[in-house]
Amino acid sequence: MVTVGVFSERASLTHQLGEFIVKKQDEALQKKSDFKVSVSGGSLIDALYESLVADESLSSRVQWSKWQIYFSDERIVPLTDADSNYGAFKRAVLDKLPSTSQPNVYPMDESLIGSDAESNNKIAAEYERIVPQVLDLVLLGCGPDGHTCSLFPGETHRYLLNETTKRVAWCHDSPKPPSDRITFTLPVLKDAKALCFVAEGSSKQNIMHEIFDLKNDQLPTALVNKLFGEKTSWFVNEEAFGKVQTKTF
Ligand SMILES: O=C1O[C@H](COP(=O)(O)O)[C@@H](O)[C@H](O)[C@H]1O
Repeated sequence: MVTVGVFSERASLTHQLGEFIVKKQDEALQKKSDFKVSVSGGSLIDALYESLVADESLSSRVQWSKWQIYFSDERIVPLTDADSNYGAFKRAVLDKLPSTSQPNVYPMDESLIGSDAESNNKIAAEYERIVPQVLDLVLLGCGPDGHTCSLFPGETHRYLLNETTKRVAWCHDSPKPPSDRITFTLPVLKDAKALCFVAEGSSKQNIMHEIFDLKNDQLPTALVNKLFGEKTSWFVNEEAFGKVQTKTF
């Protein structure tokens, strides 16, 4: 069963999200010397800034120097590009941290960017080499079409959901620009200790209804709930959850 927290106030959502992440950090650090986490792009990044940097009751408990940060998906663009997930996370979070308290961050190797399938596959393969087998926490977003990471719904992108060997794959012809991306595949989510989605805003209302009421497992997000529900948590706001009827997740 999936765990869902529905919040009316943004500050409550980001605070509880931060509490959740810090709890996962502390659990990891009780057993080993680092916290391995992956971050997605999009609206999640601003929520992470609010939770882990701006919220002073939490920021002092974040042990950044013990974090190893990966990216659940990345757009194949230079890391300084406005579309880069790493770039967005750097501007919103990393640049706000003191130089003495920086995490270890593992972005895509931008030196491999080319303009053909071979270079895109190589970027994915090289990223796969550095992603650990087991992440302590995978932070995820949910697009209005039900995508997560760069796992998109529909036949054109079925090859990504069907992938069982490659742990990081090239997503081509993304319906949301930029067209070329790399993405974790389901095996990475399967091996992770915990998965956490954040979804806010009215643009997510219809898809929340499809995921939670209709349980349409053609949608990558609903499929993640179905396959890995026991370790999956959602932080949503009332606007996004406005059309959801069910109380059993
Ligand atoms: O393109 C992407 O979109 C999803 C969802 O973003 P959101 O802004 O609708 O929350 C994001 O999770 C993913 O990392 C990103 O590459």
